[in-house]
Amino acid sequence: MNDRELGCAGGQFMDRGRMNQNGVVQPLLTDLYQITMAYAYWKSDKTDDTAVFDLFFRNNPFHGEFTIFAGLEECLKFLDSFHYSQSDIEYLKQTLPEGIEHEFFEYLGNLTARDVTLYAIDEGTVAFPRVPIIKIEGPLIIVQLLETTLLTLVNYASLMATNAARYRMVAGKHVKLLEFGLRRAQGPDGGLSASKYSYTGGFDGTSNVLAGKLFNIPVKGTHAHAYITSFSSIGELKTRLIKHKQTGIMEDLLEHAIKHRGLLSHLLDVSTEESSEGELAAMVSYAIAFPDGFMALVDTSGLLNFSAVALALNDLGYHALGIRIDSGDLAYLSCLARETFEKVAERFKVPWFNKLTIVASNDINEDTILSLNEQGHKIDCFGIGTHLVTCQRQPALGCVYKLVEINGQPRIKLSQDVEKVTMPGNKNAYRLYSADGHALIDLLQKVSEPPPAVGQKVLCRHPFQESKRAYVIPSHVESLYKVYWKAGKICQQLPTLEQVREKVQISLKTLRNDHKRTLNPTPYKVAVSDNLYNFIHDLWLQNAPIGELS
Ligand SMILES: Nc1ncnc2c1ncn2[C@@H]1O[C@H](COP(=O)(O)OP(=O)(O)OP(=O)(O)O)[C@@H](O)[C@H]1O
Ligand SMILES: O=P(O)(O)OC[C@H]1O[C@H](OP(=O)(O)OP(=O)(O)O)[C@H](O)[C@@H]1O
Ligand SMILES: O=C(O)c1cccnc1
Ligand SMILES: [Mg+2]
Repeated sequence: MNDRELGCAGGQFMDRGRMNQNGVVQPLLTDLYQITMAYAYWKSDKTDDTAVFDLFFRNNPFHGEFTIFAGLEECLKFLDSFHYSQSDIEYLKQTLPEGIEHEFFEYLGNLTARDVTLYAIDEGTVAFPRVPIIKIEGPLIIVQLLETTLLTLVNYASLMATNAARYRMVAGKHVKLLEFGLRRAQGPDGGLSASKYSYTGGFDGTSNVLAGKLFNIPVKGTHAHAYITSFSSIGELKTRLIKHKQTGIMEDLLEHAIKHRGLLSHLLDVSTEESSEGELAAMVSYAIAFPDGFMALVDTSGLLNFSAVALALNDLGYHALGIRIDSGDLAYLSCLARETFEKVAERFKVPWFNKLTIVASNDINEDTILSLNEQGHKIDCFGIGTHLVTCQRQPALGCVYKLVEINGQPRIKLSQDVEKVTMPGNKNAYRLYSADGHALIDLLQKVSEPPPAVGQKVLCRHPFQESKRAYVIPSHVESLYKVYWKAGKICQQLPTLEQVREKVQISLKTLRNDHKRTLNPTPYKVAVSDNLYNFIHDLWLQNAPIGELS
């Protein structure tokens, strides 16, 4: 059994260093039609044909005007390991229609991605509709066979990173964001990808322990309601003792908590009868388990018990961390909690109480955060699951993979819908910047054209609307493509996940705020050179059939 097969059998992700990949990512993770087309190409003697494909999306997700490109490293690992195993070939022999010639399976068995060249925008960069994020060239059959797998590796990764980046933008940079979505994700693989790419997009950590281990992402968490409801009275506490942090003397934490509870009940104007004994017992026991990391889930009535236990810990030399609120009005309750902590800080001379962390969770989405910001809140950290990982607002990014050139000849796909007409030919992409460092426009050109130059006027044309054009004098020109894979090798030093995460924020800073706002953002301009414009439209005319009226 080879490594890849082991990867699949032994759990979906293998943990064997940098080049390891999710074991399900393999050549058969594709649509059947790629392999049947490969056979038909092979039968029609197209094994020596070379092709160029563009991988791009037509619309930004979430009613936004930008997309974060993610998933590149996984695409490169896929190319690196691309090879049909003996068992893959056996399976295909049984599965493809009868009559497939034996030599085709031999041909498949020897295929690798050695003759493929992959160009891409850097992972973590902002990307825009119709500008290919990946351009791939090589033998037609093999580049065709890569389509579905590359799309599945890029689509969700980019959607997720974009979603996370949007949450980061609305939350602001000082609020912590934790991904809590594994239980709601699209299966185990979706859950791992969600944790990874939400970190890329700007989250601070995840509750997903395996993602922490595999991707070196900070893992964080509180506790569930079950922990509170598992206790119904203080009589159930089997231990109440905890070592004083400094003196090492064992003391009764419950006794300290009950004493403070009495005093707090006056200060906070909450009667001790209103707060549950089971909850107090649960908090005491959790504090004994984690005296230096005490973070408790509080419902509406839980602030009294939490404060009592936190003060009890303080008597014994420990500082609690904070609370999580998971129901009710999160704006109101967070303000009430902060007010309570401030009162306690003052009355008990514990200034650090002012700084206790307030985590909020419960069906949070971009709009909830915007609304909470508008109302005013005291939340330091959001725990976000369902809406984030399922990308509920838009569950798919529509990246496509289109043939643009074959044997040096351009190809155009026509459609009644102008948006769907492809940009033919082998192209380069440039980002032109203004003097203040903002990205102005992305420009596609034929590869044969010289790149735009700083300080020189470039005519930028709308790809389909003749009258829409503008001169741009760039202060900086960025060539967007790098060769990432050539001659069987990854040709760039790959950034760490941390570096990709930083790249996202750096790249977003180059975008003007009006492109990033949540409501009616201004579309970012994507243009073609005059030369490419004429080329597209000549080819369009050549390929469009002429109708007849009678
Ligand atoms: N101040 C607020 N402004 C806007 N939305 C809020 C505010 N507070 C809470 N929400 C959101 O309102 C929704 C409340 O949901 P729901 O009524 O199901 O929860 P709940 O009854 O408070 O709690 P539980 O999940 O325990 O039933 C959640 O999506 C939450 O994120
Ligand atoms: O709401 P999400 O954004 O998905 O965040 C994760 C949620 O998962 C947990 O509870 P769960 O939803 O399992 O149960 P509950 O709603 O009954 O608390 C947790 O308390 C959060 O509320
Ligand atoms: O750690 C938490 O608080 C957590 C983890 C997953 C889902 N909800 C909450
Ligand atoms: Mg819930």
